[in-house]
Amino acid sequence: MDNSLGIIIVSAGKGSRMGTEESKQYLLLNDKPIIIHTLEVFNRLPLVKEIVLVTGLHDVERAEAWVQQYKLDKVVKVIPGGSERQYSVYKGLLEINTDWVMVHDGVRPFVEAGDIEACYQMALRTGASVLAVPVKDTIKKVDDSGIIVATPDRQSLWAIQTPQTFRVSELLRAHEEAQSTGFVGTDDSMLVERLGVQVAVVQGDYSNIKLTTPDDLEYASFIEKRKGEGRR
Ligand SMILES: Nc1ccn([C@@H]2O[C@H](COP(=O)(O)OP(=O)(O)OP(=O)(O)O)[C@@H](O)[C@H]2O)c(=O)n1
Ligand SMILES: C[C@](O)(CO)[C@H](O)COP(=O)(O)O
Repeated sequence: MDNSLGIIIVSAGKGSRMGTEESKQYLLLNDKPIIIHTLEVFNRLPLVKEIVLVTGLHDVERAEAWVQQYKLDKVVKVIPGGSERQYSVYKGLLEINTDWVMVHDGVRPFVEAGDIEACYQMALRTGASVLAVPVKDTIKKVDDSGIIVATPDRQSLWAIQTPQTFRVSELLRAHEEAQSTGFVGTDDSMLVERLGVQVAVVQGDYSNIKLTTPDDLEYASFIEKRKGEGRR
C-alpha cells in the first residue's frame, strides 16, 4: 500500500435541469469548457497520481482532444459513462489503479486545492471522507400534499459536496452491493454508509457549487471573476 490517489471525474450527465442545448459541463466559463476548469484543479496537484474522466458516449473523442490541448497529463483514460451517475462512477472505478480514490463532479469547477488535500488527509486518518458545508437555511420535510411533517435540527444538517474519498476496494464493494440489491444513490457516500462504514465530513467552501440550474451559471461567472481578481 502506497496511499496513492486516483481521481474519477464524472461528466457523463445530460444536464436536463440546466436546459441548455450543449451539456452544461461543456459550456464555456472564461473561454474554457467548465470540465477543463475542473480537470485543471486536480491535474496540478502533486498528491494526484492519475485521473479517469468519464464522459457521455459521444463525447469521448472531443474530451480526448481537450486533454491533449490543455496538457492534462494526469488523465490516463477517457471512458463513456452510464445512464445514472452511480453507473458512471462504477465504470471509472474499474479503471483506477491506486489505493485511494476521490470521486468528483465534473460540474464543480471551483473546488479549492486546500479542501481536496484536507479531504484526502481525513480519509487517510479515518477511512472515508466527504467535503460538505453546514446548511444555512431551516430545512423542512414536506409530504406529497405540501404539508410540513418535520423540522430536523439544523445543527446536524450538512449539504454534501464532492470530492468524496474512499479506499478503492471499499468503494468497489459498496457499488457491487448496491448493484446486487438494485439500490441507486445520489452520491457515493450513501453506498459506503450502507456497508456500515463511517464517513467523516470535512468542512469545505460554499463556493464549491454544483452547476445544476441556469442561475448557477451567473453565480459561476461571478466566482470565476472574483478568483481572477485574486490571482492578479
Ligand atoms: N449518468 C450520469 C449522470 C451524471 N453524471 C455526472 O454527475 C455529476 C453530477 O450530476 P448532475 O448535476 O445531476 O448532472 P446531470 O445528471 O447532468 O444533471 P441533470 O440531473 O439535471 O440531468 C455531473 O458532473 C454529471 O455529468 C454522470 O457522470 N453520469
Ligand atoms: C454527488 C452530489 O454532487 C453531492 O451533492 C450530488 O448528490 C449529485 O446529485 P445529482 O442529483 O446527481 O445532482
